[in-house]
Amino acid sequence: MSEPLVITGAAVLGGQPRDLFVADGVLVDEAPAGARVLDADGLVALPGLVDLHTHLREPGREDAETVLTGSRAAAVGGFTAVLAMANTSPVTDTAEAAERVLDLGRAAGLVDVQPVGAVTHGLGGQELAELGLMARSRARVRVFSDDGRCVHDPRVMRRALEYVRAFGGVVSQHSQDPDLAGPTACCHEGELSGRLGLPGWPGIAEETIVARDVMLARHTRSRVHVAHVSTAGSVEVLRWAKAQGIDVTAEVTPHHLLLTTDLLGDYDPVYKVNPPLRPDEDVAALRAALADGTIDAVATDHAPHARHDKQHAFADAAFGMLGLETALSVVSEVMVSSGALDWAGVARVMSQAPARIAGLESHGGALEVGRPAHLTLVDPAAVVTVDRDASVSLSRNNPWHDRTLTGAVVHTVFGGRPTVLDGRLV
Ligand SMILES: NC(=O)N[C@@H](CC(=O)O)C(=O)O
Ligand SMILES: [Zn+2]
Ligand SMILES: [Zn+2]
Repeated sequence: MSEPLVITGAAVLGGQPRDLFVADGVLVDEAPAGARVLDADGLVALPGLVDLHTHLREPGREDAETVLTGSRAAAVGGFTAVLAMANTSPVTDTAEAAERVLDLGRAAGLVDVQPVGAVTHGLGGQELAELGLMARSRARVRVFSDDGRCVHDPRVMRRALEYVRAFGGVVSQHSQDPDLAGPTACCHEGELSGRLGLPGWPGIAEETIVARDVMLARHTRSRVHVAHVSTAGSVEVLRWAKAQGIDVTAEVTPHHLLLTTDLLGDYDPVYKVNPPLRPDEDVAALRAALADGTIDAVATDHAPHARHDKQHAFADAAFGMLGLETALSVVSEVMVSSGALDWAGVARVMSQAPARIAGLESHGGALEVGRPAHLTLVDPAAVVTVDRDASVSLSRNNPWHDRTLTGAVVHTVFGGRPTVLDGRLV
């Protein structure tokens, strides 16, 4: 078991500074004997961050990331749990595959690695994967996603929603109609895609799937989660659906909260991501929706890629960017510095809501006595300049390189054990 811990003077969820006590991996109400003291004067204590959307690349692409290296990046980013997407090779579409990812996460021992199960066999979009067996496995899979691909066939989506309802599962959808955004689509469709000569990926290709899926969720009385929302139109649909009482949740990535289409002018493939970066109007709508709860959570969509998959002409490069290590700083910069969210709000969108959506009962919460001691200590005043070469990820496709951001993770405590102290892995 972990060594007892006293964390002094932390502003808990941004409130009054107080001391936190940890013994046997849980929060307790008085200082345990022989405790190690962690000075948290000036720091904000948050419940450990939970990422609903991480790509770890193991099995299959261990040159880009492994469960261990991705867990390191997660811990440095203040995360204590991550949901590992199913688009590995082989795909996580069986109970055995899910248990393997779970076990690799336990062996790494830095965060809870919760496998996401594929919705369809091999992400093929046709035949449902072993949803029930994955749910009943040791991995207790609750989140199902074909992420990287959209569950496009409405009958398959309907059946998946009906199926997961029985065990309180959720389908996390990569909303991209492949007919509206063709196979080469890689740039927000607009004036710029025309000027750059890049195939357009129109917002409507996302919005029509979001609209369809909220209606399927209503019809099946099941639960849908919209991954990486990127347009103002999707926000409108979500706002309407929530007002109807439809069981829908949504996430936005840090990059869609700050980066825009304008960055594509130099054809730098580090900015190639799915869904694509969007214009200012969409970014503004996403920020407002996160602040007012229409979008429930921030999720990184951490998508590491080996150099040889990224260093191509824009049209040929892989989609995706790193996100775990920088997520909290980006949210602090975009949402806290502007006053759109306070630290309790950050706890909500980066820990409590994602834990609830994923059914991770030991995460989230509000740092109450008796709860597992998963926590993140943040310096709200730290000014950091991101250096891609300082990353603990195996990959370097970091769109934040050389950017200066305010607010940074200082310490991470996972199950009572510090995994990161002063920004460094223990
Ligand atoms: N976001 C991305 O651009 N890429 C993701 C897949 C996905 O999230 O759709 C990946 O697996 O690389
Ligand atoms: Zn996706
Ligand atoms: Zn993804």
